[in-house]
Amino acid sequence: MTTTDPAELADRVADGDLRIHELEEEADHETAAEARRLLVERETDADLEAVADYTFSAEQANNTAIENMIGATQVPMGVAGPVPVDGGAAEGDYYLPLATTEGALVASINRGLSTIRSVGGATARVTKNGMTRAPVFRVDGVAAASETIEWVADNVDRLREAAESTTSHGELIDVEPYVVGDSVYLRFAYDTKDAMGMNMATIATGEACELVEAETPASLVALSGNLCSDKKPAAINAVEGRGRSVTADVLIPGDVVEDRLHTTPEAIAEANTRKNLTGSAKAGSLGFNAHAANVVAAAFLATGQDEAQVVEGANAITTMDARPNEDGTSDLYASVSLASLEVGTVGGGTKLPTQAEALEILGLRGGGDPAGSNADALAEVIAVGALAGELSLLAALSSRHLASAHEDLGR
Ligand SMILES: CC(C)(COP(=O)([O-])OP(=O)([O-])OC[C@H]1O[C@@H](n2cnc3c(N)ncnc32)[C@H](O)[C@@H]1OP(=O)([O-])[O-])[C@@H](O)C(=O)NCCC(=O)NCCSC(=O)C[C@@](C)(O)CC(=O)[O-]
Ligand SMILES: NC(=O)C1=CN([C@@H]2O[C@H](COP(=O)(O)OP(=O)(O)OC[C@H]3O[C@@H](n4cnc5c(N)ncnc54)[C@H](OP(=O)(O)O)[C@@H]3O)[C@@H](O)[C@H]2O)C=CC1
Repeated sequence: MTTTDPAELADRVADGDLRIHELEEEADHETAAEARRLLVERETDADLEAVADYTFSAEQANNTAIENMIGATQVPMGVAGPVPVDGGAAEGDYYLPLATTEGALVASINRGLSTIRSVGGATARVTKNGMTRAPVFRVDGVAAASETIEWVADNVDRLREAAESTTSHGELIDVEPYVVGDSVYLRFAYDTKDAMGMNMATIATGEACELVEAETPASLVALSGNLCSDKKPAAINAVEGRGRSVTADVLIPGDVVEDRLHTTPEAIAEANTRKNLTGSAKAGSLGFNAHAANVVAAAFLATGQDEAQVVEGANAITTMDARPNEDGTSDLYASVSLASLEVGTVGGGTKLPTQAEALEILGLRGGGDPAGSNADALAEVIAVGALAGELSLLAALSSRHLASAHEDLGR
C-alpha cells in the first residue's frame, strides 16, 4: 500500500521499506522533502522549521541542483555599488549582489566601489576565455604516448567535430597534450559562451575521447585527470587560465585615497608589496592578493555559481603602485588579475529564483547578445568588486582600522 502522508513516508524509510533518496518516486517533491525532514528531525532531535522555509520549487531544485533535499539554507544578501565599469562586455553602472555571513565585508567592498565611483569608475577586460576538461589515458609507454599526441595534433578538426556534436553553443578552442610516463593527458579548452560550462565541456570531451580511443593506442582511465584543474588549487590555472582570465584597474588621485580611504598611495603600495607579494611568496601561496576569495565567494553564492570553484576564482594577483603625478604628489594605480574565474549566466544554479533575481540586479540574467557577452560582463563586474575589496582592506590595514572595523560591524 502506498501513502503520500509525510509521516508515514518517513516511517517507511525508517523501517527500511524505502530508501531515503526514493521518496520522490512515492510523492511530490515538496512532500518528499517534508518526509525527509521529519525523518531527520526524529533521528537527530534537530528542529528544521527554518530549513523548511524556502521559496523555490522543490521540483526545480531536485532536477537540477540537489539530491535528498530537505529544504534550504539562507545566506543574507547585500548589495554594493553602483559602480561604473568600462569593460569589454560590461558597460555602465552596476550594483553587485553579495551573499555572505561575514560582517563588515559588504561595507568594505561598498567603500572600495564608492571610492572607484568617485573617480569615474574602473576598467576591466576579459583577456582569455576557455573552460577546460583534461582526461587521462593509459598507454604502453613513451612511444605510444608520442604516437597518441601526434595523432591529436593532426586531428584537432575531427576532435572538434566530435566534441561540438554534443552542444549547440560550445566551441572547442584547443587541445593541449601532457605526457607523464605511460599516462597521456589531453587538456581540452572550450568557449562555453554564457555557461560556466563544466557539464558542457565534460559531455563534449567524453565524445572526443571515444574518437581518441578508436584511433590511437590510448585507453581512457578517467574523463577528468586533474590537469583541468577543477576545484583544486593548481598552478596550471594560475598560468594558463581557466574559465575567464579577467583584469580590472583604476587610477585614484592621492587626495581621494586620503579622503575616502584614510591613508596614502605609498602606504597602500607598501602594504601590498610586503603582504600580498612578499608575504604570499614566503607562505608559498597561490593567491597574491588580500581577500579576492571574499568577493568571489559572495558574488558566486548570490548569483548561483558553483561555490567550490571559488578555489580557482581566488587565484588572483593584486598590484598597487604609487605613481608620481604632475602636481608633485602621487596617484594610486591599483589592479587585480583573476586568472581563472569560472562564471555563467545560464545553467547550473543560475536558474534558481533568488540567484536569477541577483543576476537581474546586474542586468545579466540568461544568454547574452552575442552569446558569451553576459558571462564576460559578469566576470568583469566581479573583478571590479575584487579590486574594490583589495583597495578597502589594504587601506584598513595601512590605517590600522581592520580590527576596529570588525569590532564595530562584524560581531
Ligand atoms: C568598515 C569600513 C568600510 C569603514 O570605513 P570608513 O572609511 O570608516 O567608513 P565611512 O563611514 O567613512 O564610509 C566610507 C564608505 O564605506 C562604505 N560603508 C561604510 N559603512 C558601511 C555600511 N555599514 N554599509 C555599507 N557601506 C558602508 C560606504 O561606501 C561609505 O561611503 P559612502 O557610500 O557613505 O559615501 C572600513 O573600516 C573597512 O573596509 N575595513 C576593512 C574591512 C574588511 O575589508 N574586511 C574584509 C574581511 S577580512 C578577511 O576576511 C580576510 C583577511 C583579513 O583575513 C585576509 C588577510 O589576511 O588579509
Ligand atoms: N560535469 C562535471 O564534471 C561538473 C559539473 N559541474 C556543474 O555543472 C553545472 C554547470 O555546467 P554548465 O555546462 O555551465 O551548465 P548546464 O549543464 O546547466 O548547461 C547549460 C546549457 O545551456 C545551454 N545554453 C543556452 N543558452 C546558452 C548560452 N547563451 N551560452 C551557453 N550555453 C547556453 C547550452 O546548451 P547546448 O550545449 O545544447 O548549446 C548549455 O550546455 C553546474 O551545476 C556545476 O555545478 C561542476 C563541475 C564539474
